[in-house]
Amino acid sequence: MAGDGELKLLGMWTSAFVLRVRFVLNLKSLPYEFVEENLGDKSDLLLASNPVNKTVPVLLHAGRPVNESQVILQYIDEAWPDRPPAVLPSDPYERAVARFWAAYVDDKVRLAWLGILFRSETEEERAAAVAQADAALETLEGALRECSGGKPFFGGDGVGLVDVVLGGYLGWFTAIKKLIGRRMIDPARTPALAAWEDLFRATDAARGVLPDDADKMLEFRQTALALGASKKITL
Ligand SMILES: N[C@@H](CCC(=O)N[C@@H](CS)C(=O)NCC(=O)O)C(=O)O
Repeated sequence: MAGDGELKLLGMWTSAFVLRVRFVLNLKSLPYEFVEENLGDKSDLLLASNPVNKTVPVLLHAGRPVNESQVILQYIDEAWPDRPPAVLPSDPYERAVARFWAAYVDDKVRLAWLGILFRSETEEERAAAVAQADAALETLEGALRECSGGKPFFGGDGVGLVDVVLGGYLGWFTAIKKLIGRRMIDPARTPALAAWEDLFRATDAARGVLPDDADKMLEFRQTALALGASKKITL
């Protein structure tokens, strides 16, 4: 059944976790229906499909749910082996390295992003979260140089796992620049990553789905803060 059947993605336009799945579906030219969820009033389909975490994204493949964004990315690669490009490298060691850095992004960059936008109550707390982001991005600058072998993407010549995982945050980086007046990926601090960002934004995978309206993102942030305060979502 791998590779057959219709695809439906339960998601949300701002979500870094959802966007990475959209990038990969776009990369592989896999048609899918996108269903925008309202996290303040989750659909019965979302609650039934992801009863454990109740989060987006959920990918429904011929009606069967796959949960957790990084699991979904790897599922898509495995279910459509004949649909290039592969998101994970074919070499097991390189695959392990890519998974390590993808997990690093979801640990360190995610925590800093949450800190800057959703969890800091004072200027000092926000400054600490910005410093956390700087440290993580400087580490990723080194990872990019190492993984890419001098090529433009973490995946080498083309977009791979770490590219789509980090790329999902770029919309929020635009919003953060508007909020605090400072670039997250700054050519002065991380030149390789800054060149990567420009190239990634211009890929067919990202164009059209990566949000770029900072004001709309910041409006959404207010809604999310209210949902977090009323414990409807976890922030
Ligand atoms: N580890 C999950 C994280 C997904 C996640 O946190 N999704 C958020 C939207 S960005 C969500 O659905 N939140 C709803 C909630 O917390 O109830 C993944 O990678 O899929």
